Amino acid sequence: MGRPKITVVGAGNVGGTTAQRLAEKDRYDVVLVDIVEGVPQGKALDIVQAGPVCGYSSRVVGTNGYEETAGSAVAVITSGIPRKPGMSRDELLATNAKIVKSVVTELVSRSPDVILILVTNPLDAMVHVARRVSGLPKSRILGMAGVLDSARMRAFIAAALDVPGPDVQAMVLGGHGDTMVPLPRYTTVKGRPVSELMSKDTLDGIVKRTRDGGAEIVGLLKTGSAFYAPSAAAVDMVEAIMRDEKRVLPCAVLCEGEYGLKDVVVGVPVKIGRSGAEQIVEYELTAEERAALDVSANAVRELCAAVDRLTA
Ligand SMILES: NC(=O)c1ccc[n+]([C@@H]2O[C@H](COP(=O)([O-])OP(=O)(O)OC[C@H]3O[C@@H](n4cnc5c(N)ncnc54)[C@H](O)[C@@H]3O)[C@@H](O)[C@H]2O)c1
Ligand SMILES: O=C(O)C[C@H](O)C(=O)O
Repeated sequence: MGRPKITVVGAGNVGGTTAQRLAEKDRYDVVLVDIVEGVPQGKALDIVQAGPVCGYSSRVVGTNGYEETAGSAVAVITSGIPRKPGMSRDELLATNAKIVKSVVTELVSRSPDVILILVTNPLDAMVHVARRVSGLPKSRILGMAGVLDSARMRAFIAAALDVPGPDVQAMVLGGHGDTMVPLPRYTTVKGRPVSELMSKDTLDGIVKRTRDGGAEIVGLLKTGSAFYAPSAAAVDMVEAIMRDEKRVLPCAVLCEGEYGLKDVVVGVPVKIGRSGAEQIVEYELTAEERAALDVSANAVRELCAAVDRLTA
């Protein structure tokens, strides 16, 4: 029996790096899809040629069609335009909704058991579009954002305290935008609450920098957005699924009453295993944290209503 197949759609910055990171795991066959002729084929060949040096023998195929994607266990969707300096993620809505709609239709028709991980922005609205067009159960449609936003918070805290990044645990909930909800109360360094280790002012600064983390990198790169940490976060989700890890990760999924939120896709802690989003885990929130999550969910609702009008 061959290795499980993971498809990555979009062979740009995030997609190409995701395919590379997946190949380096040496556990999967990887299919890389893009509309631009030659790019997925060239990147796939390049990744395969790194194998003898890096010690992996993953099969990586680049293609402009979907035949090779048949039977995918997981598909990571990164196809779509990134923002430029001065833009919000929401401005990508109309263009990327069309792309995600067509990509999801192509994927699901050939891989009915697939688990989708959306990366394309605006993230929560793209999960909503994928849900609408795919007809897949909500457990098999996840959005990647919380793992990235939490990783940023963890990296900023690690730098401020001069501790290893992996020692820091953090949880960022809500939509992947200006209203995201970093939770300092659930942030620890080797089990110690972060509030015991730094001043409130320093922590407030880190919360703000986390919220602005994507824009900070867009401002520096000028021609696109972050991709090293986003691809690492997407692959972390793939691994949690494929290895049936049952880890709790912040992911964008449909809430149906959890956290008092009804019929809205938003970032919440989710137990991830081989069936996908196996359970939304309800952390106890203060009134203030819950209110912030409500504000964020409402912002997502507005965007989803807009995308429904655009793609009706
Ligand atoms: N969720 C997150 O946290 C997060 C993080 C980083 C980037 N993103 C988003 O991911 C998306 C991709 O970012 P990037 O930096 O890789 O952009 P990029 O421009 O480098 O790559 C996008 C790729 O998608 C391809 N594409 C466009 N339409 C397609 C279609 N119909 N089928 C297949 N491929 C298609 C393009 O040809 C391009 O190669 C953007 O929307 C960006 O905002 C989200
Ligand atoms: O900021 C962006 O537009 C890309 C991504 O959502 C990120 O947070 O890096």
